[in-house]
Amino acid sequence: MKYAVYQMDVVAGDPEQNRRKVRAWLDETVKTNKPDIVVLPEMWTTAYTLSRLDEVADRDSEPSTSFLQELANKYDVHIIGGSVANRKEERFYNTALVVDRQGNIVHQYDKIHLVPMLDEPKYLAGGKNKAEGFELDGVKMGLIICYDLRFPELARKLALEGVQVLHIVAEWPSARKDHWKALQLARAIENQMFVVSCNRVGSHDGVDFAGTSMIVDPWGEVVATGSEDREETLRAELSLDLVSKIRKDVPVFSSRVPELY
Ligand SMILES: O=C(O)CCC(=O)C(=O)O
Repeated sequence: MKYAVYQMDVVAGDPEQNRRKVRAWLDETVKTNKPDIVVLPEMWTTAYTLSRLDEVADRDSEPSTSFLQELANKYDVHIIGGSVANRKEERFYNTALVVDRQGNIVHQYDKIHLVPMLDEPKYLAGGKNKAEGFELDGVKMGLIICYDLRFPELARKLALEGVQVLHIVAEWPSARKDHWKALQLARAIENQMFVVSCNRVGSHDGVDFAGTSMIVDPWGEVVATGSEDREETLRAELSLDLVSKIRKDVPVFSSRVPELY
């Protein structure tokens, strides 16, 4: 499974311009070594313009869903569509979207853990649905958003469901970049699964973002990583066989004794 991850610099509060950027990026990215699956960052339509959500957020995941469906179809790729600010009834959510290459919506997820350090709880409602995995090309996958990375129970729940590839879409600040790197490695090693992350670069409202998107294998080896401060594309081909091999060699899952903790 070939990946391309867009470590993007998001334009604050301008969904139209960000859609143009994503379209141009994908157009270029499929020209050489066409990926099976592409990944966008958290809040890629608006960035953290939370005080302007009335003006810039989607409503019921539109127009982002239609836009991603059109691109998936046109370029014949699965899209882990990052997340977008999204109004549902009268509340705003941080909603992640996954669209397959036929344009079917295969997964939607509202960020469960809202990040106090970026004022999310003041403006957004946390997701209330149980986190679940989804499948693309027969591979069980999971998707979490940024601050969710700090809650190992969530990734473990997905791993116990059979998830082999965990995606993390993020706007993770540089101030805590060491946590970003270490926690991704930890989630990959402890759950013996691939981690594919997509973080933004650039700055907004005095906050610098850490980039350093990563593709980590289930042994904890970093297969690809982005810079801290430049837009770029990370590419890697995942050998899914590695998951079962490592789970057999170091049988963590059968050694668990959950009734004692
Ligand atoms: O947990 C952190 O340090 C960063 C989290 C974050 O920026 C987010 O969830 O958007």
